[in-house]
Amino acid sequence: MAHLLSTTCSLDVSSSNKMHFKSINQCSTPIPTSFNMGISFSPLKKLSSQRKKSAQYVVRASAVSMSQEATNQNDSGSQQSTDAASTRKKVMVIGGDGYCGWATALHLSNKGYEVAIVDNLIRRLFDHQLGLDSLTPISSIHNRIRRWKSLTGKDIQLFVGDICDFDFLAEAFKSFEPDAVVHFGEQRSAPYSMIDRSRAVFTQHNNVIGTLNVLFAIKEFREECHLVKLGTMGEYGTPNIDIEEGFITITHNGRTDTLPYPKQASSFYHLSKVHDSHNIAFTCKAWGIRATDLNQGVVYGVRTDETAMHEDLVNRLDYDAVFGTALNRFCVQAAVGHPLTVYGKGGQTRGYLDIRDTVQCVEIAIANPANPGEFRVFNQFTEQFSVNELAALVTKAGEKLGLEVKTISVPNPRVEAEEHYYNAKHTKLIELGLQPHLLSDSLLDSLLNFAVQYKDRVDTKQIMPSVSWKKIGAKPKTVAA
Ligand SMILES: O=c1ccn([C@@H]2O[C@H](COP(=O)(O)OP(=O)(O)O[C@H]3O[C@H](CS(=O)(=O)O)[C@@H](O)[C@H](O)[C@H]3O)[C@@H](O)[C@H]2O)c(=O)[nH]1
Repeated sequence: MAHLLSTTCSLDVSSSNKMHFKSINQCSTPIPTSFNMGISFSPLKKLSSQRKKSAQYVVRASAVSMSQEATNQNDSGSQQSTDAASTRKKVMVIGGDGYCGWATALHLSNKGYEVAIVDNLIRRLFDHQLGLDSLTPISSIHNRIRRWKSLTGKDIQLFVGDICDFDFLAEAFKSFEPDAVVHFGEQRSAPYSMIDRSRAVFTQHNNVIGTLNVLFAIKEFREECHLVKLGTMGEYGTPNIDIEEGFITITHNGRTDTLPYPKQASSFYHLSKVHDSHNIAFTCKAWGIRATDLNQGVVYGVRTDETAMHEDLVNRLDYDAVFGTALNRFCVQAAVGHPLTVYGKGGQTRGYLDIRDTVQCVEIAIANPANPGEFRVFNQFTEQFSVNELAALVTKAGEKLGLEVKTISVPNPRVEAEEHYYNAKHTKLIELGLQPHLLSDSLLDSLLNFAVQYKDRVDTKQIMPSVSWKKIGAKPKTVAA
């Protein structure tokens, strides 16, 4: 793990919505790479000596006391899981405490997969360091898992640690023995990666080395394990030709070949995913790894069937300018009466999908694994929108709810095309059975109502963009509270 961030680093926005940076030189405290949990847990029974070593990282939801009613449910649940254990696929969800990861872990558990979450909880630390918070109050990962167990009787194992620490990852692999690994465990914000040199380096180190470690763990311990890796549509950029799903057939000087589609990422974060894709493709060829790269678009929404079951299971919803993404941000902005922040001309077009489709797509990829040695790429989105189109949809939906919604054009903090051709294929997941939840009035209504419900938690100072692609420098950045 790169030793780049410290709890003394902070990044805030002043009341004038301008970012005031002051340099700091105390960014030296390493982020802990793993935690020996200071709470009670039950060590795995019948552990081999090797496995015993990993017990410090393992927390079982069943280790905590629960209500009598829940305990009764657990009893029957345990019985069911024992009966089904021999046939159930084991899925390790790396990054299972994050926005997409948490929803996916619950969905897979609900569908009968045996799930383990691997997470170093660093997403929560980023919020603490930057003075940000989810719109929705979220429970600790331990409470989340306990609540899931008490409601459904289903266990989710938890391994708290850093996948950049190979020893930790190796123990998690040997202990859980996954049939599939879903890898969401990356720093996923483009603006975060563009704050300063240390965040750029952290993002690429964390993402590229973490993925390399997962590849080595599969090779060493679970050769048959299918890697389902979250990539991004941003790997392709915005070329002036149609975007294919991973590969393009080119005829050049009379010869024809099918080659990886050209990559033109536009942030250090998006570039980290390009590097991952190359490493994964290489190891599929060299070692026979089976992998699916899910080039996901921008995700919106917050509720899934499972996270809606109890307030302890509620997912995070980011609206700030570092981690919040376009449509979610616009809904929160509309709810609090902040003008919608269209960057530049607003013609930036991307692929979008509902979080309910993220969980569905991952499940489809797991249920239909790649062959040994195959590097598959699926473009994971359901519809294309420009930023202006999103703003118009939110304005219309807001007006129906009696909200007065205005839009402003904000000087674009990013370096990106603001008017461009965009036509990306996305047929492979549909062919495998994806039934998309297209953006509808009712989804926008419910997202807006959700935002209105929690609007008192909104810190409006976090809305305007504060990270500039052009101004990034080597100097560590922070601001006074
Ligand atoms: O208030 C805003 C926020 C964003 N944008 C614009 O909306 C577009 C999308 O930005 P975003 O912040 O919603 O999404 P992005 O930074 O691209 O990243 C998000 O979506 C990516 C998929 S994709 O965009 O690369 O297809 C994922 O990989 C990332 O993890 C996720 O954070 C950009 O052109 C951006 O300039 C605005 O105009 N106003």
